[in-house]
Amino acid sequence: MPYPNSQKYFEEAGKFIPGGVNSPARAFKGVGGTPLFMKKAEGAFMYDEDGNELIDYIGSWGPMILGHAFPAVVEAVRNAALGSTSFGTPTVIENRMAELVCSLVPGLDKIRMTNSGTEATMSTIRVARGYTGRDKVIKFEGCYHGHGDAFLIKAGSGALTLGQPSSPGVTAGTAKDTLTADYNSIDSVRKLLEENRDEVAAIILEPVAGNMGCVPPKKGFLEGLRKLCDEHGVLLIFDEVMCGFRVAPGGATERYGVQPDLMAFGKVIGAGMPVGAFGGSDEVMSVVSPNGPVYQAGTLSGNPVAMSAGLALLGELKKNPHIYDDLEAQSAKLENGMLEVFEKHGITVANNRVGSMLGFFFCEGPVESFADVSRTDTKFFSRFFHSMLAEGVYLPPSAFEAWFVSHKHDDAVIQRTIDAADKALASMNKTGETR
Ligand SMILES: Cc1ncc(COP(=O)(O)O)c(C=O)c1O
Ligand SMILES: N[C@H](C=O)CCC(=O)O
Repeated sequence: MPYPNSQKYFEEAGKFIPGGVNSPARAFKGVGGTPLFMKKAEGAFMYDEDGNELIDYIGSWGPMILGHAFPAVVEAVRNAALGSTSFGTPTVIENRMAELVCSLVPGLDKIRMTNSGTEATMSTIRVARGYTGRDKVIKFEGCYHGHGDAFLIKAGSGALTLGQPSSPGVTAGTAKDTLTADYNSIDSVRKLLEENRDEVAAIILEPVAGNMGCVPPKKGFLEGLRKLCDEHGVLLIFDEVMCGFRVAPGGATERYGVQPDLMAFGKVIGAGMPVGAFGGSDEVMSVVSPNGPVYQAGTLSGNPVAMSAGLALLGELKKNPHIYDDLEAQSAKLENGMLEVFEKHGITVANNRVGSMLGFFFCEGPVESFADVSRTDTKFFSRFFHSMLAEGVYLPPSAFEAWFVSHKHDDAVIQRTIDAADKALASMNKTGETR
């Protein structure tokens, strides 16, 4: 699949944009080669600047749960923009959005809008510190919570892909307040809480990890965290930026029935517009300014165009809960079809899936922690990624990112993907690339 235009645009981008991209996860550093420049997308397909059609498994890294250019979202954005792209005053659309989100997510009494997932997670930590009067935070190795200083310690996603999970530029003071535990290990959390008694404000995690590939919580893990938090007076924060509104209408909080104290949202909530949000119970959120002393703000927060897009998308999800059954069924078809193809070609693979989030690891399973994830054959993934791209399938350009299925991935799209994998692996076999 030739893409000379993308190559030309990438070269041009490098002159003015660091690394030619506005977010490192797009740069193909983990798989080599040149990123594709997209021109438009519709449903399950993206079209690049060379006119190539690609089946999309990143869905803008999560938001496109109903597929690209979903008509109700496009219409809402158009109408909102006609009324002005921003006011800097309260608007009724913000009320409707807050009301809708609170009706979808269990235990969510109050919500504050932000402009990104990073802002949302950063704010949850500040609120937790303000509420408890403590400084330390526990996060999990391989989980990614955006690029806030406190989170760039043993982080996942692009930081992990680039081999820089702990970023320079984070002060020693900040780093000392971030403690890291092992995902799915209650013992590792208990040990940290005992060693740092009365000092820990919050435990933050992706309740379904998606930034080290897809790693679900083991049975009892979330419940165990809830219990430890209660015993130690620590707030439990679910970073639902990726799994919120995706693994269930009420996210992981609904799917697993464990109640966090604070939640962060992003991606689906904004339907592809730059939106995040955080919230929790009335009591915990009472410390947020202007009611409380914990300052948090945003000139463009609750932006009318972004809120309209989110409202249209979430409204659709609320109206049609069967969407989640469809996503489950289509994702299972993809998972099973891919496993059959890997088996046919003699590839060792482990897989995880929660609803329409999934991941394959080229190693023996099970894959339940960052240590397990680290065993995946990244070199094999890179070759597989490029072979799939040549067959017209756009996978996340990293072995450490989840794949996303949208409601527009119908039987034909799924079968085309499975056939593409069969062809890709057959051609890799011929050239000895599967070994
Ligand atoms: C779980 C999780 N938290 C936080 C973030 C940060 O969101 P954003 O990139 O919108 O700042 C991301 C994605 O990047 C994410 O996947
Ligand atoms: N894994 C990240 C989001 O979940 C990738 C998106 C980005 O950082 O650009």
